[in-house]
Amino acid sequence: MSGEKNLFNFTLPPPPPASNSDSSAYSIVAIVPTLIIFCVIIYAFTKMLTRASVATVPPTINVVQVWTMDAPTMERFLQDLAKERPVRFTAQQLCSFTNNYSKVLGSGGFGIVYKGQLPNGVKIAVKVLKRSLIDKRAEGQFMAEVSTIGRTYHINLVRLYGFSYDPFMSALIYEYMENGSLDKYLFGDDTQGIDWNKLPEIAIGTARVGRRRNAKVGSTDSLDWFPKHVWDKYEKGELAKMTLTCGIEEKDSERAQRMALVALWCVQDSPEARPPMSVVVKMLEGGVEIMAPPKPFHYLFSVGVNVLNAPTCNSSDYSIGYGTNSYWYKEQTTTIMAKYEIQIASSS
Ligand SMILES: Nc1ncnc2c1ncn2[C@@H]1O[C@H](COP(=O)(O)OP(=O)(O)OP(=O)(O)O)[C@@H](O)[C@H]1O
Repeated sequence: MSGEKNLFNFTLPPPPPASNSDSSAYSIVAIVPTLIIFCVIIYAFTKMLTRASVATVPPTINVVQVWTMDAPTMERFLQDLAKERPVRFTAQQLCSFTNNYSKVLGSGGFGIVYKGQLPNGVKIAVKVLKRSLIDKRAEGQFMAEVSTIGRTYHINLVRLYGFSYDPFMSALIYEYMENGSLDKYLFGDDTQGIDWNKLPEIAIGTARVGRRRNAKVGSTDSLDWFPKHVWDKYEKGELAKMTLTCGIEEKDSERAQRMALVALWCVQDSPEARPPMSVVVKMLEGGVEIMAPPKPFHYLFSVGVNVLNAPTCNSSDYSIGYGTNSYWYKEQTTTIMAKYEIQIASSS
């Protein structure tokens, strides 16, 4: 006889012969698997419900957790962002920051620089621009400085914290440089100066900041100087000797000569003849052969010469070629380049 179907459609074993003592045993035997299955189903059901409830937990819990974790970070980020914009200060504030302009740090072409301190203790250098310079041209420069340096953060650039501009006074507020100006080390009498190994680093770092040709050669009184001496030595083929007499070790002489050649390119009379900073970086870093620079400082040698005339050069491997890439340096042909050239040639 086939077993009966129960609620869950499982086949139950056929009922044993009727006997009082065995009937309870039978019902226990029959009920145990049913109970186990029931429990399993209940367990599975509960599990499903738990999962569903986890999945449908309102996202607010997560959001709150993320927010409480990230809020300080975000707050710090926003504060830093706000701090990095050049701030506009009033003349009264500057007067207070500089303790009534009591400490002069130095002066340059644009005005006197004073030492000061922000209320949060950060030291500053306040450059008060000369009144005579506040004409249309100087205004343009002032705005350019605020909008370029004010938004540029570079390890080789002094930070511009802020500015002040009103009908009576214009000033630029810079980060205070504990060690003063670089030129003090480059041109000062202090022979300790900067370690030779640091100089190429500074030169490359500074060139990386620049995005245009160095436009000013300087005044003639400041041209009676080392660059001309370098040119004289270069012309006589004594550059290597000169580096040694300058105290540069022989192992560094080649690098120093390379820097000297780049410098001679950078002081060309005509701004058009000077390489852009991207090229300067390339030349300083090595890997390209620097072309022989033309003679600079024409106006020092012969007054009245049109300095914008294309310079002449005696060197055989130098040919002036505006618009060509190999004007300042010669690309060294690598195996890959050579292969590439062959491919071009064969595909044409
Ligand atoms: N941020 C600074 N921190 C410390 N000292 C500074 C700072 N800026 C300028 N100075 C000091 O003030 C002097 C004059 O600086 P300033 O920039 O006016 O002149 P400069 O370097 O000759 O350039 P410029 O061509 O703009 O006139 C520097 O030589 C230096 O001693």
